[in-house]
Amino acid sequence: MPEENSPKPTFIAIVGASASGKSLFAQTIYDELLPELGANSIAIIKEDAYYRDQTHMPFEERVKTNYDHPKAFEHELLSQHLEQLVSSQSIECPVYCYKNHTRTEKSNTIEPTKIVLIEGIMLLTDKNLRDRFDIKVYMDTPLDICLLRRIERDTVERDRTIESITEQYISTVRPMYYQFIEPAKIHADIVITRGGKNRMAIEVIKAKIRQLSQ
Ligand SMILES: Nc1ncnc2c1ncn2[C@@H]1O[C@H](COP(=O)(O)OP(=O)(O)O)[C@@H](O)[C@H]1O
Ligand SMILES: Nc1ccn([C@@H]2O[C@H](COP(=O)(O)O)[C@@H](O)[C@H]2O)c(=O)n1
Repeated sequence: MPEENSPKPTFIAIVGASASGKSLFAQTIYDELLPELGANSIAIIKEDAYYRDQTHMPFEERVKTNYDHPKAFEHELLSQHLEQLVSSQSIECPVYCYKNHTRTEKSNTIEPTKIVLIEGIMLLTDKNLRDRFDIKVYMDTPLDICLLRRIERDTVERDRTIESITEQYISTVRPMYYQFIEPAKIHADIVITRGGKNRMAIEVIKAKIRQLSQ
């Protein structure tokens, strides 16, 4: 049941190139604030969870999708879910599988909280979505560093070969970064250098969240 008179949640978007440190940054803030604020106060949503469902397509077709284009995401569903949180309703957040390139049958229930961290590459490209965010943070990590981190992460965590990472990087990841992600930096309120371990940046965002949580 929606709770009446609960204040609108603060939506904090964390954007930037793939492997720029968005997840690490968001997760670090979440993990460090959770004991202080409690699970009813802070939540994380990943834009990647909203990659379109492709279970109807054969695997050989799924690998060909351009995952670095805004249209690869079901932003309408993400936007609807943010609206539900504003209305104090819980959401069923999809669970995505990078190995199979589609959603799983599972979902995660996310309850309404005062603070919601939302992280992903294309969050600022869609005006409807962008306008929902109260604070917009851009991770400005050099692209060569992102590539090195992506190679390490995707071989270990996403079941990718060096060949597939290289091919995808040249055909879509790098050109789409210049077409969509980097130009959206203009919409950011805060630009963060050095990736997900920038301690001062983590502390500044935590301090702002503490203030908003009072
Ligand atoms: N400042 C940093 N120093 C070292 N490793 C980092 C740093 N920031 C991120 N990483 C690592 O780089 C990889 C990509 O970071 P991740 O947070 O998954 O990026 P994104 O969510 O932007 O794709 C992860 O393995 C993460 O642990
Ligand atoms: N099936 C998929 C779906 C997405 N990707 C890549 O993920 C990147 C976005 O996620 P980050 O955690 O790295 O921000 C994006 O660059 C896609 O290329 C994929 O490889 N396969």
